[in-house]
Amino acid sequence: MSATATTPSRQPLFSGLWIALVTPFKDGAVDYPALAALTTRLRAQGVSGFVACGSTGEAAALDKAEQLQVLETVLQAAQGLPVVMGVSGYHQGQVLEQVQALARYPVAGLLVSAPHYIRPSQEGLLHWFRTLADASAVPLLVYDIPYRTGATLSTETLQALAAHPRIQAIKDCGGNPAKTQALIADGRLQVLAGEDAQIFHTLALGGAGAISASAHWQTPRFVELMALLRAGDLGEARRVWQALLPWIEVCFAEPNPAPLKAVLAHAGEMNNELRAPMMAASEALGQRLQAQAGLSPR
Ligand SMILES: O=C(O)C1=N[C@H](C(=O)O)C[C@H](O)C1
Repeated sequence: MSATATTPSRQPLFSGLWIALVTPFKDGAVDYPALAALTTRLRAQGVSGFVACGSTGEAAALDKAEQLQVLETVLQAAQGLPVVMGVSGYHQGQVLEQVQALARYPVAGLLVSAPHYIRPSQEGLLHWFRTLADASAVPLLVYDIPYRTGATLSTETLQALAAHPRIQAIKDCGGNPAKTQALIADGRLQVLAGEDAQIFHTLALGGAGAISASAHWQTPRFVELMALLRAGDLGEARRVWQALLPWIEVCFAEPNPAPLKAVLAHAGEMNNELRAPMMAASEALGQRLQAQAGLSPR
């Protein structure tokens, strides 16, 4: 299909607070009941939607069957809240197959990163995202995360991608405030903060929302922050943000999602397990995490 075929409308589909869900493990296998319970808890706490199989979900360590079962579990527990599915890789044929296979799931969108490792030109990146958007049944969110993929999307490339009717949002981990601001001013892509430490700034600049890992915990405060920013109450929003910052900082003091999983395990929501080569958080960090999470030591 070309960019002229049937198109979804440009609704602000992806606004608000989205949780990039962790994938719980138990004795090496995916713990689907824990994932369902986590999704149910977060839904009740007022989040806007979920991302399954993002970086926080350790998607790179899940096989395709596990990824689909994770998605099914989240869709079921989300009970109508929108769910976005993460898609990544660097073999275009295989990623295309994945996009086509996802057409039978009621997902709100696909979160697609640039192909990692191979570092294509801007023209190659345009080709990658347009090809996948042409093949997709649902909107694409561009996952701009150069420090993980090795590929930097320029502002011009992102603006060119915004002309595709299925490319509707960006998860912005680009680390370039000028690019963030230009995309918000352009207005065609919904800009979501993809770095937790950038949530306040992105929303204050006029961004649509955030895809967050640290909001697994202290969720109501993140929800409150978003509401205050949406209402333009900067003074109160600043107060809530200042209180959240030490928590956000400790969540990324070791590779994500290890710190988060340590807290969720301490709270009894899952095992403190990651798939190698990701490692559980260190004991020293564990104590800082418990203090920031307001959990008493065991
Ligand atoms: O999985 C995600 O989506 C997120 N990933 C970022 C990361 O790369 O670690 C962090 C962000 O909070 C959400």
